[in-house]
Amino acid sequence: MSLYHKTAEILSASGGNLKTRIFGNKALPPKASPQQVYALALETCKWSSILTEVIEASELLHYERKLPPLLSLLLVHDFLLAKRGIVLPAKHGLRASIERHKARLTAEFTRARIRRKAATVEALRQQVTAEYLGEAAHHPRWVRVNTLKSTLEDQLDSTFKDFTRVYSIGEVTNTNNDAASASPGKPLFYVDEHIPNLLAISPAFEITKTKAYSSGAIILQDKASCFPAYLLDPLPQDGDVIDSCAAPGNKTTHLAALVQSRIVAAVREGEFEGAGDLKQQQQQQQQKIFAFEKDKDRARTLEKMVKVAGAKDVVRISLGQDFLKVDPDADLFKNVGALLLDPSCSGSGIVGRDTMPALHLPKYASGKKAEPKKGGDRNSRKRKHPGDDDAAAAEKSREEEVFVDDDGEEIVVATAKELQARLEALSAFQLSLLLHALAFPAARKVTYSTCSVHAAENEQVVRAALRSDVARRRGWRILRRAEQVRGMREWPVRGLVLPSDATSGDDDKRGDGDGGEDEGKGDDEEVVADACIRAYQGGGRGVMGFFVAGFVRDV
Ligand SMILES: C[S@@+](CC[C@H](N)C(=O)[O-])C[C@H]1O[C@@H](n2cnc3c(N)ncnc32)[C@H](O)[C@@H]1O
Repeated sequence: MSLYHKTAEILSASGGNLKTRIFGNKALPPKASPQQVYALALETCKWSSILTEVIEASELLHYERKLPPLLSLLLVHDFLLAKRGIVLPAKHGLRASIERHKARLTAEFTRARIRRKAATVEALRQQVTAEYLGEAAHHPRWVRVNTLKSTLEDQLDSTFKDFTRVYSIGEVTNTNNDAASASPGKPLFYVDEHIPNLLAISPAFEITKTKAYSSGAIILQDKASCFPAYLLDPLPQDGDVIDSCAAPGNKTTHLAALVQSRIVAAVREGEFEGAGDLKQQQQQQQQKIFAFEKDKDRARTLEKMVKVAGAKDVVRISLGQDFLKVDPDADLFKNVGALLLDPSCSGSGIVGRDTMPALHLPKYASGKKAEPKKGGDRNSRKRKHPGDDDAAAAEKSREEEVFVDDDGEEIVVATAKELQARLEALSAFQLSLLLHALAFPAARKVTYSTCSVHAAENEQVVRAALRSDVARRRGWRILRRAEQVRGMREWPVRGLVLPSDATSGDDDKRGDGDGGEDEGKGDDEEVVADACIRAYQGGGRGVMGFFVAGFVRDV
């Protein structure tokens, strides 16, 4: 099966997003890499409204009656826009069916470009990208420099050397600011003030095409998703670390980078005894990260990510292992002092960059629509979540609730009853995992996080965990704001203060203080709320919706 037939099949499938359809697909044609299929599918979707116009105006499907519309779209994409052209032998029937109409297709493409007032194909490409990003165009691309492979300084001098630096997050996505006007067309970057080694860059820049990305020197990870590993702050004296729900591995690799950097720092400062060079000492002091992932396919993705990130020596992956079935008292885990728990959740805080892009198809010559439109139209989705500035208004305008599962699949919840039932099931599952994490005998630190904005999955789980037998018996308490690492202490958006009998707290008071010395000394509810860290999409901080809280034991 050719690259084009396979890509057409992927685009015609139902369910999931492009990534899950392609990277979870074991039946790709022998010569096509998943990346090649992904790039062709995504680029064709992005260009599909223009290509449809070109195909219809040139009457291609009238002359080539056997050519299915979707296949015509993919072939015309490569013919007009791919540097390598159509990747089929010169005499191949499919290739010939397009190249026979070279003059007409090229002329119609030029007309389509001029109609859009784009002086060059490159200018048209920028329009297409901005249109495709839609809502996400107002969300920066967050780039974590992977310190296992590189440094922030090296990346600023290489991958980002042609970028212009800006000094506030708002400027990265605003093309009307001074920096953007001073160097038009140049991408922008901002060095984050809370998370070390993190940058925000212009969303339209094609970062996935850089060497730094393919070599694992940089990792694309939303700022808020960097909170858990940073808050856990695994130090050499904490011993081994567990990432209990690890795939695809963003937080595992972040943990590995933090562990490694702290060991290097401790060895340099002579905190460890004994002879030997730095490398030898590092190995002797090596902390292990045990990464568990229940889903075997996702565990394979985790494996790849750990390898690319250069974290293989530190991370031990348990493929397909249910964390709930891991025995906390097993000898292997006797030195586990810190656990990161980031379980499946409603995904209600996710920014829709990976959702299925809209696909426009050319009509048959008869004027009938060729095939049903596949994939969602991202602009028509009524997906709204509270922003920092006006949670109540945002909440009122939320017309339907969208859950995003671990594979990016969207589930629309239409009724309040259904929403409550789903949230209750999720929070019971999340609490059981959290209580299991609290049971590890040597554990002193645990972080609990979700990419959900619902209190039922967040503050309520934290409260229930603090009230649990295992927490009381073993002396677990919340990691107060004043005790948190600097960036997390200073992050202004805090947890919700819920009534003590709350069953659903989304409408409750939102914390948004400035992290002064005395915070965290109020009554218990306020201390817990202030210790919890939240993030909301749309509040001008450029982050996704997120929640994280830390637990500690003083023994
Ligand atoms: C939100 S995702 C984790 C994302 C990951 N921490 C990252 O930052 O890349 C949740 C993951 O937990 C896995 N999972 C769910 N229940 C689990 C369990 N009982 N044991 C281990 N993994 C589990 C899911 O398959 C999914 O891959």
